[in-house]
Amino acid sequence: MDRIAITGGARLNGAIPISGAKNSAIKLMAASLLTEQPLRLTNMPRLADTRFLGELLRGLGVSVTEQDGADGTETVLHAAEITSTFAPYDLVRQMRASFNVLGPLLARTGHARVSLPGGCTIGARPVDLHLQALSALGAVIELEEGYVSAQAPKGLRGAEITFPFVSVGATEHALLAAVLAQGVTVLHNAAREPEIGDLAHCLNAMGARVEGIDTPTLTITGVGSLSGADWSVIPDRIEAGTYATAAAMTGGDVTLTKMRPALLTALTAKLREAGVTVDETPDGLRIRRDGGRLQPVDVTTEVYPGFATDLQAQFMALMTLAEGESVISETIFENRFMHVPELMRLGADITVHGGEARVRGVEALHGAEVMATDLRASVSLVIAGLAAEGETTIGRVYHLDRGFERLEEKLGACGAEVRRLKGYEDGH
Ligand SMILES: CC(=O)N[C@H]1[C@@H](OP(=O)(O)OP(=O)(O)OC[C@H]2O[C@@H](n3ccc(=O)[nH]c3=O)[C@H](O)[C@@H]2O)O[C@H](CO)[C@@H](O)[C@@H]1O
Ligand SMILES: C=C(OP(=O)(O)O)C(=O)O
Repeated sequence: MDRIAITGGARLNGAIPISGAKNSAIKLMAASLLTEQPLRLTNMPRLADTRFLGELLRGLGVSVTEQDGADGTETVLHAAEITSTFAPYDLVRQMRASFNVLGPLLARTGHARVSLPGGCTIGARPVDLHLQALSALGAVIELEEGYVSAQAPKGLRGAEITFPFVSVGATEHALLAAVLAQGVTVLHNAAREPEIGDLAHCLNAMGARVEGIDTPTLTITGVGSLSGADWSVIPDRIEAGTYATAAAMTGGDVTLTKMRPALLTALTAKLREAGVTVDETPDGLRIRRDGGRLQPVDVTTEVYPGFATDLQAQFMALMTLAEGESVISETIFENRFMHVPELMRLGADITVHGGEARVRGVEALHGAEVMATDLRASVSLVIAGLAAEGETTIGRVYHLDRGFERLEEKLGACGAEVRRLKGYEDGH
């Protein structure tokens, strides 16, 4: 198992190009199941998650080819024929979003058997809303031995669905199924994360009829079939937010390119409050902080456009060096503070009560051996390690590889000392 070693103390200076969004790319890949024509995705990130999903899709009969194109890396997915409707545990457990092949398989073939999902262990993460939505669309669903078996021999039918609370995955899943259902589906209290808009626009480019994109009510008029399309994946706002936080943490001057600042306003408002200078550039953001302590800032995670839970761990790392106490409240997932004990190993002063973490800023962090526990938690340790005095080593970096493309290279280009140590046995 690889580790990451960081020698802290260097200020980040330079430019970091932002990759395509993981959380959009993997849903777009699942959309390829809806058409017998090729779907060409550009600005694709090369990540463990996109590799896993590519493998799963190949097992269902999809031809998946990756190459370097004019607009970054591209992937062509061609589901000319679905040869299997079975998604096994070994592949689905690695990544939660792979569960979202169920809806498209069902919509295209009328049946599917898909393992219950895995993903980051940041909470119980049931899929009840996904299954309720598919049932409302007319699927007959059975749960057996960790698998969901779904049947819709006469096809799916449009329905009015009101989500009791906002779920990104359930909204996307219902959307992926409803585009080929007969009649009109209305999704009330839908999630509005930009990656859902990206998926909906791509589906429309494939011939779907989705209205209300980026609002809490999506209206989907089912069509008989979808065609292929060319689609460029939206920039990764979480990757951008992560590097913005890293620049702020090290007191550097970093320009993020190939991104959309409008997707990150909840974070940039908090960075400004903390005393960081944030300026918009033609295709991104310049993040600067020179000297002086950071100011403490409270943050509560919310659904989009609120402060993203996927940036909570990174912002907490930043606040460990603030001049005073900040309160970080996590409202989306019930177990998303696993980075706290690891940050404390680096010298942070944090106490957690329920969904609330009180971070009392310290003057300096000190390098230590720490363990990545989930994707965003692991990158919060990288951020802390960059600012810590001395050497930090992070184990279980496979979490990091799920969602950050060429992390060492991107940080290294800005002067960070980040190395990958290959094949280390961490004994866990
Ligand atoms: C691959 C992907 O895009 N992952 C993102 C997605 O996860 P994901 O789609 O899993 O997140 P959801 O928005 O569905 O989850 C929100 C909350 O709803 C609960 N819930 C969800 C579905 C359900 O059927 N029942 C239920 O109780 C979850 O346990 C969680 O507490 O959105 C999260 C919230 O922005 C992000 O942190 C993840 O990075
Ligand atoms: C939690 C995440 O991913 P997943 O939903 O796949 O576990 C994430 O991207 O931060």
